[in-house]
This record gives sequence, structure tokens and C-alpha cells, in this order.
Amino acid sequence: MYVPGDDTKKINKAVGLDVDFIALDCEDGVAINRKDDARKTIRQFLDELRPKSIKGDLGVRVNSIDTGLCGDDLTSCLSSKNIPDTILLPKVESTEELNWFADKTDSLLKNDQKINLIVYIETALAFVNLTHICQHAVELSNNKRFIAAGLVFGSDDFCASIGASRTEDCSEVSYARQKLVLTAKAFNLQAIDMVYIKYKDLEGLRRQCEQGKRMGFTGKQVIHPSQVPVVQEAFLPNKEQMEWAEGLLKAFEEHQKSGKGAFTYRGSMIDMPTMKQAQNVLELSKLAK
Ligand SMILES: CC(=O)SCCNC(=O)CCNC(=O)[C@H](O)C(C)(C)COP(=O)(O)OP(=O)(O)OC[C@H]1O[C@@H](n2cnc3c(N)ncnc32)[C@H](O)[C@@H]1OP(=O)(O)O
Ligand SMILES: O=CC(=O)O
Ligand SMILES: [Mg+2]
Repeated sequence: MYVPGDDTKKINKAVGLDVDFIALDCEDGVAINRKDDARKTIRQFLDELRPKSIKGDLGVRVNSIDTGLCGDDLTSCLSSKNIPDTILLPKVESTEELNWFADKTDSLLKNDQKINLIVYIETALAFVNLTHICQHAVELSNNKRFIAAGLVFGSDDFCASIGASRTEDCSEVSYARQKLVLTAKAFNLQAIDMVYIKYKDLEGLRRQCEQGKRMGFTGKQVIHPSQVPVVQEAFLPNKEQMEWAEGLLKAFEEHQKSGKGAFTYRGSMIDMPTMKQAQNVLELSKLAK
């Protein structure tokens, strides 16, 4: 969940919410003339952080490298005695930007400190370079001070970048969404789906979550507290799906023992790939509180 980094009231509110990830924003949720305020407020928040005062993970979305603000954002939050779990790096378009980030984090982090990196893919050029970006991020993770953790699909910037108009069925972003999931999964990265900006329309949000979940996304960005339970519920398996998965795994084991690789379960043909889908469901259900 994004929280504008210059808004102390919203930051304090976010800390008390049952949210999986708080993203303190220095980037597009903060006005150009408030960038210094956001940086200072975030630094103060980090310095005063009490252990375990936040339930989920904490990240800072810095400004993109091309703005010239990213270095100061990183210096400020990574020199705190309490560094965030994750840096969210927007508008990445090239492997050179990852090299810059690796050098910067090498120079700022101390001893055995490491940080997770979430890369934003949100321009036409980023999609053209996506495989190289992912490959390079994973390679740098082996000997640099960051761990490539996932990709975020920045659909609003993407639509601006390609000149698309938003639609309710998301047809204008379907190729990009699929490509992001596919490439993320090829490199064992999480794939985080787009923001639903009509935050008062929870039914529309639910539909978009279910669509993203079906496509293979692992989670979704949110901008308002009311969106949190809807997204959490949609991305975790429900009772019916868990029952289906448990029953299927049991039946699979029995059929394997009797030498049958393919069999019928609740009217469908089941073999190894469906068993793996059921395993995915049960794996995900472990995250439920
Ligand atoms: C495309 C992108 O880059 S998305 C990321 C950048 N954008 C952002 O970060 C925007 C984040 N969201 C927001 O700033 C806000 O939700 C807005 C501006 C859209 C609406 O804010 P408000 O008008 O305050 O909404 P609303 O009155 O419904 O808020 C209800 C309560 O939730 C709080 N709240 C709203 N959004 C947030 C948030 N993101 N984080 C924490 N608290 C929040 C409000 O402060 C308010 O608290 P209160 O009841 O204690 O007074
Ligand atoms: O950063 C997010 C976006 O949609 O753009
Ligand atoms: Mg964006």
C-alpha cells in the first residue's frame, strides 16, 4: 500500500493497518515541491521505528534515476540505523540503471546489510528490454547488495508512455500484463499487478484482482486502506479452492499408487500439471493469517 512520504498522518494510519507491505512514496504520489519534505519525513520515520511496530514489510519508493533525485532518496533512507526491507525503483528501462543502483547500494550499505529490490516496468522501452533487465537484476543479486524480489506493473505510467486510454476490461494493457507475469516467473520473481485508481469502487477492484490472480500475478498495489481486505481476499485461495486442491492431491496420490497417471476428478481429467496447480493453491494458503 502506497503512502505519500510527506504525509505523516497517513503514515501513522498505515502503521496500524493489517497490510502486507507499506510503500512510503517519494515518487509520483508526492508533489514536485514536496520532495525534500518526503525524504526528511521518511528518514525520521525510519530513525524512530520501533522493532515490530509494523506488521508487514516496509519499502521506500524512491524517485526514478533519470530525475536526479534518486541518489539523495537512497542516501537518506539507507543511512538510517533502520533501513527499509525493500527499495522500489520506478521507471527502470535499462540494465545500466541497475548497475547504477548496484554501485549506489554498495557504497551506502554497511557490513552484511542487503536490501530487496522491486523493479517497476512501466514504459514501452522497459517492456522491449524486459528480459535483459530481469536477467541482469538476478545476476547482480548474486554478488551485489540487493536481492531482486519482484516486478511491478505500472499501468498508469505505461498507458501514458504508449498513448493508451484506460478501459474497464483492461484490454489496452493485456499484452503488457501477460508479458510481465511471464517474464517475472521465468526469472523466479514476484509479479505485482496494477493499481486500481477508482478506489471507491470496491466491486470493480475485486473483479480486477480476480483477473490478475487468474493471470498469475502474486499481488497487487493499493492506494487506499479500503482496498486492502479486498485484495488480500482475492489473492488468497478461498475455502472452495482449498477443498478442491486438498481433495485433488489425495486422489492424485491414490491414483499414482495404483499406477494411474491420468484420472477423473470432479468431472475433469487430472494429471501432473493439475496436481502442480493444486500444490500452488495450498502453498499460497499458508500465507493466510
Ligand atoms: C500510479 C501510482 O503511482 S499510485 C502511487 C502514488 N499514489 C499514492 O500514493 C496515493 C495514495 N493514496 C492517497 O493519497 C489517498 O488515498 C487519496 C488522496 C487517493 C484519498 O485520500 P483521502 O481523501 O484522505 O481519502 P479518505 O478520506 O477516504 O481516507 C480515509 C482515511 O484513510 C486514510 N488514508 C487514505 N489513503 C491512505 C493511504 N494511502 N495510506 C494511509 N492512510 C490513508 C485517510 O488519511 C483517512 O484517515 P482518517 O479516517 O484517520 O482521517
Ligand atoms: O507506478 C504505478 C503506475 O501505475 O504508474
Ligand atoms: Mg508509475
